Amino acid sequence: MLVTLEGLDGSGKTTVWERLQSDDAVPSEAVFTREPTDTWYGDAVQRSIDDDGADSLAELFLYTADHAAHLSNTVRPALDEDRLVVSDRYSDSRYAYQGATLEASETFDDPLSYVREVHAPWTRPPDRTVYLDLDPETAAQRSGATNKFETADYLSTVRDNYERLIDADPARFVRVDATADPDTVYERVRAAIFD
Ligand SMILES: Nc1ncnc2c1ncn2[C@@H]1O[C@H](COP(=O)(O)OP(=O)(O)O)[C@@H](O)[C@H]1O
Ligand SMILES: Cc1cn([C@H]2C[C@H](O)[C@@H](COP(=O)(O)OP(=O)(O)O)O2)c(=O)[nH]c1=O
Repeated sequence: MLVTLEGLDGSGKTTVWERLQSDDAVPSEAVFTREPTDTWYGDAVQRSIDDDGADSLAELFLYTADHAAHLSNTVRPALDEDRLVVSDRYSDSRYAYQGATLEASETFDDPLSYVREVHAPWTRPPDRTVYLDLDPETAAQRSGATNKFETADYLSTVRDNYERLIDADPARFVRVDATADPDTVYERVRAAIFD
């Protein structure tokens, strides 16, 4: 089963993802992973993140290349062994974030749909996605604006894109209020995965 954690920067995904790894209820053979990955593909993505002048279309394909390698090297082999896979960010981040960056380039009438079309023939959709819902202002404040994506204005567009993705596939998403205290958020994410 493939479970993904999604949400704006600062919504608490990594905090939950790390805590799950020491939870006795989680099968010992579960695979915990993330995007961008910690491979050379992910390194290429990080170089793009660090470049404020990066071409947004090129950046899309760097993130997408990282996803393709993530699928073949990590996700598909684990699922083939019937292991639980929990990914801190996955394809919905691409649709939401690169859908937002490509808005500005005016190359596509509907960038989010284009990014989904790029993935559709070959990606492996999640079985369950937990969306940590947080307002852009708090997200930007918590994440400390450590990269070019972490501004309230940009994250507001990203949030709108996430809402579009949830509207399009409500059965896959579980929304968790990320403004709650860390223990409450964790319990709700845990319930979304195990119930
Ligand atoms: N429920 C919460 N309430 C308040 N602050 C939180 C909560 N969850 C995480 N944080 C804090 O917010 C910041 C971002 O958390 P993190 O897990 O890195 O988020 P993400 O991985 O979604 O960017 C960290 O300083 C973390 O301690
Ligand atoms: C996976 C992914 C991440 N991102 C962005 C979100 C983050 O701002 C940045 C790095 O991801 P990450 O390290 O998860 O940042 P955070 O922990 O703050 O959420 O890359 C995309 O734009 N597209 C993607 O497909």
